[in-house]
Amino acid sequence: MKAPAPEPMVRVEGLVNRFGSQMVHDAVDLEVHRGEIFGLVGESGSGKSVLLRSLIGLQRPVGGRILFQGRDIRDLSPAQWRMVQKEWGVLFQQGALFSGLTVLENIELPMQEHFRLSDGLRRALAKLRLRLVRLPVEHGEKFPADLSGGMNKRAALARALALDPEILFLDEPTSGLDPISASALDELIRDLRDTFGLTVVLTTHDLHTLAEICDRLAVLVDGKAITGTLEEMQRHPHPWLRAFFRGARMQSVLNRR
Ligand SMILES: Nc1ncnc2c1ncn2[C@@H]1O[C@H](COP(=O)(O)OP(=O)(O)OP(=O)(O)O)[C@@H](O)[C@H]1O
Repeated sequence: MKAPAPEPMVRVEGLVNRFGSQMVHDAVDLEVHRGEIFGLVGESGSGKSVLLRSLIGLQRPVGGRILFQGRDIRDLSPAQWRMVQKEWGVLFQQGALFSGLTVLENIELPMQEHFRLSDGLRRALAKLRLRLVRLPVEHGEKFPADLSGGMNKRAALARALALDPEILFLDEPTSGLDPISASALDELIRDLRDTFGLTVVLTTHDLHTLAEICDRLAVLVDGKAITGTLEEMQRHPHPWLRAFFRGARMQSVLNRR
């Protein structure tokens, strides 16, 4: 007898998001499996960020359901909601870190909100997070404005890891980075997944990120999600997918793999 399929980490069923007369998601269905790096792709305005915001409860959908480890996030009590949030690490595109706090203070903030820890232990755990993202510990005393773009992303990732999450939601993690920093960040994300078995959901326009580290993709087109591996996307007949995955830019990335 075949073993039952494991519960997906995230399941989205018939998700609808609309702003006024603008339909952004018109019944989006997808599943994110435990331990995979799942990329959300689509043209600008296709609703990648709105989907990510819906997944973490910041955007209340007009219709459909979002199940996190089998539980509908709408049914969670406030206490359960706090528990679930501890399992999430989130990195937003803009305004990742508080500018008035040092990097270490930024990383400690979620710990302060969720755990009762001594100052010394909290600081030690924050420094550990810095090491995980390969940032020199002395950078922890700096303010975000005194770090490069790439270092800021790493620091924000360290904060996303503050609560030892099971799943990371990353909104355009490599945007604004030079190619070398972007590749290094891709590698870091993959290493974190490999080392800790994290599940990662990310939005990206970065062809390298989706070709190099994503296990599966969801392409948002016509208000729906088409999901599959990169190879499946390349064979898909939808005109947008054909243009994107068989276009010259994508081909040059794939040829260099
Ligand atoms: N709070 C809001 N109120 C009204 N419209 C919104 C709101 N949030 C998003 N939208 C609209 O929803 C659409 C999808 O936006 P979203 O930011 O998800 O796109 P995206 O795919 O992430 O784009 P990009 O790749 O440019 O970041 C856009 O047309 C945007 O203007």
